[in-house]
Amino acid sequence: MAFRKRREALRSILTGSICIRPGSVYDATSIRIAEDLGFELGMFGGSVASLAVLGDPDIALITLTEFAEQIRRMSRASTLPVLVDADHGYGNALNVRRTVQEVEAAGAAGLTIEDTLLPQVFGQAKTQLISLEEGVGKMKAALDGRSDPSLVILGRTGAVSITGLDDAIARARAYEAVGVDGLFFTGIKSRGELEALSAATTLPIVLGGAPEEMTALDYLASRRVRIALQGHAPFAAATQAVYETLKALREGTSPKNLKGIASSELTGRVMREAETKARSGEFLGLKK
Ligand SMILES: O=C([O-])CC(=O)C(=O)O
Ligand SMILES: [Mg+2]
Repeated sequence: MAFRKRREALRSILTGSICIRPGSVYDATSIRIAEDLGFELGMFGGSVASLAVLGDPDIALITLTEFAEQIRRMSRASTLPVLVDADHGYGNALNVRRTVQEVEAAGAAGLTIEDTLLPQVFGQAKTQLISLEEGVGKMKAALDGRSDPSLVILGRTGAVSITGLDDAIARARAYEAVGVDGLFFTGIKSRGELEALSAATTLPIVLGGAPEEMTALDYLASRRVRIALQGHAPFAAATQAVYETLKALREGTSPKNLKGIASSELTGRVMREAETKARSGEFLGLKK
C-alpha cells in the first residue's frame, strides 16, 4: 500500500517517547516547505482547510469531497505524513465511516474524529457535544471504515472545557475502550487537567493547543503527549504576505522593488524544478 510508510511513521511517533510539534500545512506548497524543513509530520487543521479551500471560517461549511481533494493534492506533492482534522466526520456515525474511507484513499496518515455537535444548532451560541454513546458509535464506525490497518484513527474531545473534566475522562476512556489509536484533547487549560486525563487513560495523546505553562516538550512527553499542536501561523503569515504584496502593487510599487518575495531558488525548490527538468530531459528529448 503506497501510503503505509507514512502511516507507520505517524504510528512510531505515537508509540515513541518524545513529543513533537507538527508543521501546519494546508496545500501542496506548504507541505513541501514543511518536508524540506525537516518536520516529521504535517497537521492539516479543519480551520485552514476551510480557509484555503473556501476562504471561510471554521463552521463546517466545507464538504468531505473538498476536504479529501485537498488531502489528495498534498499526498501527491509530498511524502510527509499528514494528520488531518476530519471534524465530526461530516455527519452521523455512518458518515464518519464514509469519511474514513475517503480520507484513507486520499493518503492521510491519520485523522481525528471529534464529538462536537456540528454544525452549530439553531438558537444555541455555545459549543455542544454529542452524547458519549453517540461518540462511541462514531469511533466504532471510524475503525470499521478503515481498510488499511496502519491508518491512524484518533478520538478527539474538547469536553474538558465544555462539560468538564469528569466527562472528558469518561469520554476518553470510552473511546480508548473501543480501540482508537490515540486521544486528541482540546481545551485543556492546566497541568492538572492534562495529568488527570493522562492518568485515567493509556493511549498516546495529541494536544490541540495548550497554555504557556505547558509548552515544554519534555514535560508533555512525560504525560504521554506525543504530538503538540501550535496553531496555524503559516496560513496567517501567508495571508499577511499576500496582503502586503497586493497592497504594494496596488499602490504602484514595481514588482522588482517588492519585499519578502521568495527567491527563484526557493520557488524552484518548492516546485521541484530540478526533478521536472530531469524528466523533461528524459521524456521530452530536451537533453543538452
Ligand atoms: O486540528 C487543529 O489543528 C485544530 C483545529 O481543530 C483546527 O484548526 O480546525
Ligand atoms: Mg478543527
